[in-house]
Amino acid sequence: MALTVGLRPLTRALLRPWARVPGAALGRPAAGSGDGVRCFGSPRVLVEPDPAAGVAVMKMRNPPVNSLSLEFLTELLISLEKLENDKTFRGIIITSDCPGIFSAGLDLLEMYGRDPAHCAEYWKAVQELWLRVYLSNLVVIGAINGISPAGGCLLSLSCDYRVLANNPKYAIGLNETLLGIIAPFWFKDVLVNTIGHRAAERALQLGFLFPPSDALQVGIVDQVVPEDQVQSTARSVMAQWLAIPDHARQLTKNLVRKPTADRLLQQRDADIQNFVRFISRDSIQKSLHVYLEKLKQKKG
Ligand SMILES: CC/C=C\C/C=C\CCCC/C=C/C(=O)SCCNC(=O)CCNC(=O)[C@H](O)C(C)(C)COP(=O)(O)OP(=O)(O)OC[C@H]1O[C@@H](n2cnc3c(N)ncnc32)[C@H](O)[C@@H]1OP(=O)(O)O
Repeated sequence: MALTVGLRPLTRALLRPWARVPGAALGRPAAGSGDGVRCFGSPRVLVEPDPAAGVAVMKMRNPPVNSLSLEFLTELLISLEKLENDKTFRGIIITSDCPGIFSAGLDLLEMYGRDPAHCAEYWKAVQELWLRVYLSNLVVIGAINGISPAGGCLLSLSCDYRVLANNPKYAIGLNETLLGIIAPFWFKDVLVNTIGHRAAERALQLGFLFPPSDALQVGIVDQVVPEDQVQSTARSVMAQWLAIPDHARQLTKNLVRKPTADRLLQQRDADIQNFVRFISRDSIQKSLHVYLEKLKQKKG
């Protein structure tokens, strides 16, 4: 898949992709891998490779809540691109290193009080991440070990299979309307593809965040398991998916997903312009302000 990362050279230059992870990760063999196989990654994305299995576990660690800032998106994109281009890997498991949070979704501070050029650059990176995960040739499994609203839910929905930890706090859904904003058409498309038109219609308008039992029932996740079994379940599901010949699975995935991705690919620039226009409105900036204040006040 030929996707351009399309971020400012400065943003990319600031990052140090593939630097050895400092501290705990440095020199520590990856779990399940043979001696000498090291974790690698970037400051916010820890990659634990298991070359023997052809699998890499990608742990998001952008504390406190794994909000998808521009820098974090860029690091995720670089990690994904690297794994995608490395023939060692046939599958990745996306999970979180932030306790209780899979991802709080898009970083509201990238959309609040920012100038149009910044918003455009940010939205391009959001599009890019979605396209890369959604159309990945790798098997992508979400080991969802925390709450995942809005953009966090989109990331989960873009995986091939979702395993959610059974904790009532770990709700998942596209809750944009609760913030006074709307889910873009491609977020909506992915939800409709996953849970069907009627369920998506209700969930989107009401900004539902489904707790695990409801999430399983509506089909927004594929499996709910005890929290301490999320990673092992993701690994065994991965083994099932990797039993299928890559070329057949990849062509089938493309057949199913391409029409949805094409809807965005055919109008990426217009989608960016729509986003910038929408997010720059006074009323929307006000809604974001109110929501951010609410988040602050929650702390007391
Ligand atoms: C024509 C139309 C065209 C196009 C469409 C247009 C535009 C709209 C598209 C926009 C799509 C948006 C997608 C999104 O993803 S929006 C983000 C949605 N996310 C949320 O609603 C989650 C908000 N966060 C929470 O609910 C809680 O933080 C959470 C995740 C439950 C964790 O709770 P807790 O552990 O108690 O932590 P805190 O709440 O104290 O948060 C810690 C710290 O993080 C800050 N923060 C939280 N979430 C975000 C975020 N998403 N972005 C930025 N910052 C976030 C929070 O404010 C705290 O900050 P502080 O400085 O106070 O420490």
